[in-house]
Amino acid sequence: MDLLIRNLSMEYGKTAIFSNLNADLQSGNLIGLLGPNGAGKTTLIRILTTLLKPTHGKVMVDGKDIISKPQVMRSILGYLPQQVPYFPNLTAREYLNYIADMKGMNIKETKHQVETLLEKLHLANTGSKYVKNFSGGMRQRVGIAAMLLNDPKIIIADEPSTGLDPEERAILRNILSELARDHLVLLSTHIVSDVEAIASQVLLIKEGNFLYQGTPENLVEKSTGYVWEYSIDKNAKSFEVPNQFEKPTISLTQKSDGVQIREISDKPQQLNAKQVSPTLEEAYLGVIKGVITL
Ligand SMILES: Nc1ncnc2c1ncn2[C@@H]1O[C@H](COP(=O)(O)OP(=O)(O)OP(=O)(O)O)[C@@H](O)[C@H]1O
Repeated sequence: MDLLIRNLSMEYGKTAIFSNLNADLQSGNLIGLLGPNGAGKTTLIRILTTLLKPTHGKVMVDGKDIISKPQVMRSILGYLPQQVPYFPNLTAREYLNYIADMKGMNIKETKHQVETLLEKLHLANTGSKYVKNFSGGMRQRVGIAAMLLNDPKIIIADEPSTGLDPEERAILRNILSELARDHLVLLSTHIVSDVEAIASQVLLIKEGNFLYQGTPENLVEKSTGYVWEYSIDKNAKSFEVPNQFEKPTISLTQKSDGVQIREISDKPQQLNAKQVSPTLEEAYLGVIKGVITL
């Protein structure tokens, strides 16, 4: 299954959010859609999930245009929002039955899938409890179960790990990673470590432009030569740590003998700076801040 974005443009009134976006996404991949606040991720996701019509362009799923035929996407889409909507007076099982009904599933298939998914997501013992009393992570697992009803082929998750504790985030990452073996999974986020852990592809978006499309490894490779590390001894005469706000491309680590600094730059800023391998987060930040040109 492939999803092709072709010359996609979106304007709100006279404001262009993006113009002429192009991308090729394939099944068997987890694609991390990374970008800062306001980059256009939600707008793109709303178009891909057929909630919003673009001003121009096409989105093709296996050759069929989902803009003119949204049903093509809706019948194979599993969507996981940042916060799973639920009804306070429904239990997890009732909520899933309701979603299955909305997806047009028959009673027999609904019963089978709801029970299987409750089991798979470790909710079997809590299926009869009200979702309103669940923790954020449990609620998100109900959302994953709802997303998986009717066996979707394309999964789109919009910043799903916001507010989850590390354990629940890891569970969510593992589920999405497993699904990516035979689904097309698009994960929109600004948490680079989530992408680093599970994505096979990265789509980097800034101000409505895709700045990079490819593997995370290739992005890191292309950023080699741009990251420098040096230390400032706390006893040094001119003990001056760079200002984080003037230089957002630095990271500081406090050590017992001073401060260790990693800086993204096309040249060393200190005589004693040595070149180090970039992390994905540094590669992302360098590209977003325009220090690294790909
Ligand atoms: N309905 C709207 N009308 C006008 N402008 C909008 C509308 N929705 C979004 N925008 C603008 O479009 C741009 C992209 O917003 P969008 O929500 O898609 O970004 P985002 O990458 O999802 O950001 P965030 O991570 O903060 O959610 C922003 O400048 C935003 O202000």
